[in-house]
Amino acid sequence: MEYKIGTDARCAVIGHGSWATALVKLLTAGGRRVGWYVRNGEVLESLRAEGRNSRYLDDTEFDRDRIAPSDDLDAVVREAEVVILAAPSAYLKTFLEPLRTPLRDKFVVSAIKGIVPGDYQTVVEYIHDRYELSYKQIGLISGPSHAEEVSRGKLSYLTVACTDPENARLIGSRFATDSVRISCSTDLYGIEYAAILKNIYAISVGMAVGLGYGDNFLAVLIANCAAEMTRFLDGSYPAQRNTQVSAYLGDLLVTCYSTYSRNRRLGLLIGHGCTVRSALNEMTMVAEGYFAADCIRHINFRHRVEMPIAEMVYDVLYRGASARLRMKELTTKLI
Ligand SMILES: NC(=O)C1=CN([C@@H]2O[C@H](COP(=O)(O)OP(=O)(O)OC[C@H]3O[C@@H](n4cnc5c(N)ncnc54)[C@H](OP(=O)(O)O)[C@@H]3O)[C@@H](O)[C@H]2O)C=CC1
Ligand SMILES: O=C(CO)COP(=O)(O)O
Repeated sequence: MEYKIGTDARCAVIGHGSWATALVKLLTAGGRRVGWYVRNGEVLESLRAEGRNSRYLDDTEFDRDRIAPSDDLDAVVREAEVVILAAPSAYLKTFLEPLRTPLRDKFVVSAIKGIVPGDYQTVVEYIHDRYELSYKQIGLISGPSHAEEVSRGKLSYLTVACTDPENARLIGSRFATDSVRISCSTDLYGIEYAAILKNIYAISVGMAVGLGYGDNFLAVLIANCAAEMTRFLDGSYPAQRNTQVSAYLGDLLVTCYSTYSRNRRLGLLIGHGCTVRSALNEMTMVAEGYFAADCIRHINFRHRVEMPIAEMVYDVLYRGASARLRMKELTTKLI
């Protein structure tokens, strides 16, 4: 089925964490009213009363006339044509569980950089199967984009991917602001997996920093992460794609180097000697790479791509392997 998004399509965002908050901020900049599913009562109250999210990016102010926060998921979805998913992948099913309104006639955009645990499917694959949507009705927004910077107007470049370039352009125009530039792509598969993999690699980089490796080694590690990412994409779904551009390499670099990165921070805590459990408990925000490390290993059983860095991260996170020993072993495999 062809799907053309209407020029006046109303957008709604599902989720109330940092990324959902930053995305709503962008969407309201164009002057349109944005639907917003907020399942947390405290956050809902603060948005309604003060026009800010009390738990995430609380310095971001909203014009209350431009947001329609609600804890009624059906009402939010019913009134929207474009539904933007921005909850962590591990809790996506929890967020969508109350939904009774069919998504059949909607366009769904995933802003999520993770895999649905248990199902071992990307969000695009999960939405396609579970809600019976054509891939032509599903898009992605990705790219190097820490919510903290996007919400504060720091120059950022995002990529919107849809099978139909016209839909990508229309969605992109809703997110574009003076500080956010948009590129369009049709590589749903490659961009979604690149965003998932970079989280695992940022954990490896955080571990290396925590273990005391220096900048010279980090550059080698990240160069090998980039090569491993490309090898996985080409080995699992060959296509004409340039993985040197920002939706692939750029997102990897920002997550590996930025102090805002939650995935890098998780790795850093482990590198400093925390157990995986205590590192996860220390995190106030979600590190998608933790779930992705397990999911990618499972998915890669089918593809058999050589992924020594993702395997090292898996062994440390899930098999109780020593980060120090596994990183040392990895150093013999990098070029
Ligand atoms: N943050 C960023 O810079 C970017 C994030 N993304 C992606 O966006 C997605 C959302 O991430 P982000 O907004 O950063 O997440 P946050 O860590 O900011 O927010 C976490 C969200 O998950 C909910 N949550 C946490 N634990 C549970 C649980 N046990 N059960 C149910 N819900 C829970 C929280 O609800 P509550 O507050 O009620 O606990 C909150 O809504 C991820 O896929 C991420 O990779 C993409 C680009 C940039
Ligand atoms: O996707 C992101 C930046 O593009 C956010 O990365 P972290 O989840 O590691 O903070």
